[in-house]
Amino acid sequence: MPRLLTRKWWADRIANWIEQIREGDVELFLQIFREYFHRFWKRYVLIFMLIGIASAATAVTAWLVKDVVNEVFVDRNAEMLIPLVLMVLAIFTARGFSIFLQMVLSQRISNAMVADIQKRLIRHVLTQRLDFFSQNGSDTLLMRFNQGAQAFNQILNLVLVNGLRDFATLIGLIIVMLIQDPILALVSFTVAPAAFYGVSVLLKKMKDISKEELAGFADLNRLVRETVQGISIVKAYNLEGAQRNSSANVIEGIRQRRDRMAALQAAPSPLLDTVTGTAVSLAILYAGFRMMSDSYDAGTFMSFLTALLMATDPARKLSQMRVKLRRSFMAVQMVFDLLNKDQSEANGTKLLPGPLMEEGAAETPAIAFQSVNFSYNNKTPVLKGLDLEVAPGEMVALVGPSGAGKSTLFKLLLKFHAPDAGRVELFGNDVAELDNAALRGAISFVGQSNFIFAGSIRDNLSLRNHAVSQDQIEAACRAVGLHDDIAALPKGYDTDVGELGTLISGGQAQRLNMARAIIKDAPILLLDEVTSALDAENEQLIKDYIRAQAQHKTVLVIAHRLSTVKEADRIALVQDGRIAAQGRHDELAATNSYYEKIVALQFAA
Ligand SMILES: Nc1ncnc2c1ncn2[C@@H]1O[C@H](COP(=O)(O)OP(=O)(O)OP(=O)(O)O)[C@@H](O)[C@H]1O
Repeated sequence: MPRLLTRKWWADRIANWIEQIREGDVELFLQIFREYFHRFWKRYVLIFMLIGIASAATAVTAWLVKDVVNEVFVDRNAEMLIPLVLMVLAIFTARGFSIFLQMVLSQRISNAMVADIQKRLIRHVLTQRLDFFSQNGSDTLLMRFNQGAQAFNQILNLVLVNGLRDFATLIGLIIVMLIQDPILALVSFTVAPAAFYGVSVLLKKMKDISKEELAGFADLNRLVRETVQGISIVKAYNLEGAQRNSSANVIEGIRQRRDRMAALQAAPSPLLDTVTGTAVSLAILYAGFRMMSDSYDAGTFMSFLTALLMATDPARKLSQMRVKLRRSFMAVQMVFDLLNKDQSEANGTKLLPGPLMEEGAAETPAIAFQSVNFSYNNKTPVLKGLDLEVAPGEMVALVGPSGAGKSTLFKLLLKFHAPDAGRVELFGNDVAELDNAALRGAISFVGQSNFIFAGSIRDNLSLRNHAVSQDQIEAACRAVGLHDDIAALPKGYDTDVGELGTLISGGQAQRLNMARAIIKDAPILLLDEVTSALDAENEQLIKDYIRAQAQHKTVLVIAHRLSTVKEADRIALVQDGRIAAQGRHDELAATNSYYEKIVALQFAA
């Protein structure tokens, strides 16, 4: 017996289809539907009504063929000619306008939804802990923002608008066929399962290619980013060829996958045509036999045939929709995976009291690390029972070998990470209990990255806070020796600093970041290597500023250059995850061999 006729074969197929549905596409669709349908339901109702009009118009056209053939061509009834022509015209116009309105309305809904999902993604990303960003690079995030968000557009439009329209049209035409000749209709429909099965096979093949295709987009994002951000290294090391080759490989990979995808997406077309051809042939065969044996109405048959031929278009689109949807669902799944992966920052509720640097509060350290243990991703320990206290108004410098954990101390203070054991305190409060905005509001931080936002110099300094005055901005820039340079520019503070600050020098970027912290004017100043790229003159300016601020701020400075930290109230030597020694410059130089060595190296001349 052929496989197709065994019960087991069919049972397996049905189980397979149910499995496909269970795999999540339907659940995913329902999730999107639940989250978004209620927001746009009024517009959707309007769209559904328009779909009804368009589908009815198509069915009525097929229906009218019977009257056109019988009244005009067989009976030569002249009176019916004009009314029939006018009806056809009216039906087509109504169909055209309703499809136009549907497209405009549905596209607007889609655009609103894409914008919403992109806003949700940004909101989500902003609340995540820093380790989330180590696991999700900007390239994969970008891919989710672009391809992922656009896929939402596809799904609701494909299913709710195009899918529903094609489905309603198909149903209308099937009704016409059933009314005109039910037996002929049933004979033609026997081919439907073959089409359904064929499309299901295609869907399976598409799954892996879709995944690879999306990963390819992330690789492409990475290549463009590396080429732009690393262009000077690429050129200095003659890496253009290597960059070109690796780009070509990625692009070629995407092209090949898209070719395979195109073939799979187009495959329902020949499949459906063959199946429809079989249905039409069966219909002609059956009608032909009947026509020869008894008198069979030509108008009925023409109307049936028109409906059958018209049905091929929505049937083809519905099959292609299933295939296109598979791809969109993959992308949407990635967006939901990201939104569901919640590594949001812990937040406390405690706020810091009023003026933090009031006299009399000096007994409580401004900053305290108590037996702090810390490791990134639970791997190698970075801090091993570190203790450090900094009094209000004190300036402490952190010195030590590269990778010793100095910057990590700042990250724990800012609550970018939480200690594995021990406590980090700010003015006597465990930072874990503090409200993140309150904690970070009390700290001016200058990191090593010297990040510059796209926009003008003013935007970069004020961080678009309109409360910051021009005087404050200019005073900060004078303090870091930038004001004269900026004032000499044709557009002054309105000069665009260029994407990622490529238009300004390393030292200028460093001073711009320092000026940003000066404008913030917070009671705690955390400075990580803020003079590394500066000439002696500008280094002196920054040192003067720090010295002046140290009287009414608590300052922690990390610097490899001892000239920057020499005058600190205290120098703490970070070594092997602990404070190995601390004291004033002269004391340490006399008592600690490591410090003595770096003093000798740096002040040798
Ligand atoms: N995000 C991270 N994920 C994993 N490991 C990290 C991360 N950041 C830093 N580390 C590791 O933690 C250790 C301490 O790094 P940290 O940046 O605190 O050192 P540092 O003393 O400031 O060094 P440098 O003087 O070179 O700036 C290093 O071994 C570093 O490789």
